[in-house]
Amino acid sequence: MNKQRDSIYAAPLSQVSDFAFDAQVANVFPDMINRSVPGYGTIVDVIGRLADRFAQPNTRIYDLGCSLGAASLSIRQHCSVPGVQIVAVDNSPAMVERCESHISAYRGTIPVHVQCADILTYPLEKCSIIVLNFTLQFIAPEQRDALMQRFYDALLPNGLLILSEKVTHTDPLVESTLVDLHHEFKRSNGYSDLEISQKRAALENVMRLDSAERHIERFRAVGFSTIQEWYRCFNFTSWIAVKGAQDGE
Ligand SMILES: C[S@@+](CC[C@H](N)C(=O)[O-])C[C@H]1O[C@@H](n2cnc3c(N)ncnc32)[C@H](O)[C@@H]1O
Ligand SMILES: O=C(O)C(=O)C[C@]1(C(=O)O)C=C[C@@H](O)C=C1
Repeated sequence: MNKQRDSIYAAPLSQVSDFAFDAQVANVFPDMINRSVPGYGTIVDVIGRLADRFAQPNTRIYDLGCSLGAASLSIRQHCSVPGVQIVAVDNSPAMVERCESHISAYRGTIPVHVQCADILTYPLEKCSIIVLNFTLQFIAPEQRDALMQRFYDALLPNGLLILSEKVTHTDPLVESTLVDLHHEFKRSNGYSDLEISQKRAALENVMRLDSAERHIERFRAVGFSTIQEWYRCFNFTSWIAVKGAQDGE
């Protein structure tokens, strides 16, 4: 595990360029995400526990936008369902390279195949679980409905989608309160006001957030019947959505 501290936005930048999952970010990513996302460790841990409950024997599990493979490693740690294999996909070569060495550094019986590919075009085979842990927010909003439909179609009956996202709120008081609490969380983890504001500017064009209502509407529109938010802290949330037992393969 890489323990480098994130100081990417610590010094004043004359121009803040768009955030990218490049080598500089990949090198500090565990530190960055742990200090930026409240409850990230819990979310990753529970993804593994959910996989143990919902994985179907001899099926695939997809970890889409896998970064360094944290969710895949948690699934490998917790899931004892026989014959499952994990396919971990990310389109950042820097992430994929480090993910491969990261995965091979930990022992486990579940095979993990790491692929460098764009999830918008990556062909999905039938699977029992799809994980998107803070990935959909980096996909262009106009592509999200069709992509979600592809996820639903790829899932087997009783299949599980786990979606974690940062969300926005239409009520201005709720929005400003939760954003402020998140910034306070980042400050308490050692980020300065400058780091917080420069990163925010870098993410502005790259990470476009939906409201929770928009996500739920999308889950329903593609066919999910069981939809449950299982985690929430400030503007960070995670849902499970399950495909019905009767929904054909
Ligand atoms: C916030 S990180 C995800 C964190 C990771 N899932 C975890 O649990 O630690 C978002 C990831 O999505 C990847 N990503 C963004 N757009 C993508 C796309 N179109 N295809 C594949 N990966 C993508 C990025 O390269 C990045 O590694
Ligand atoms: O740092 C922030 O403010 C974030 O919104 C956190 C967030 C995320 O939600 O994915 C943004 C980019 C990095 O990948 C790590 C975390």
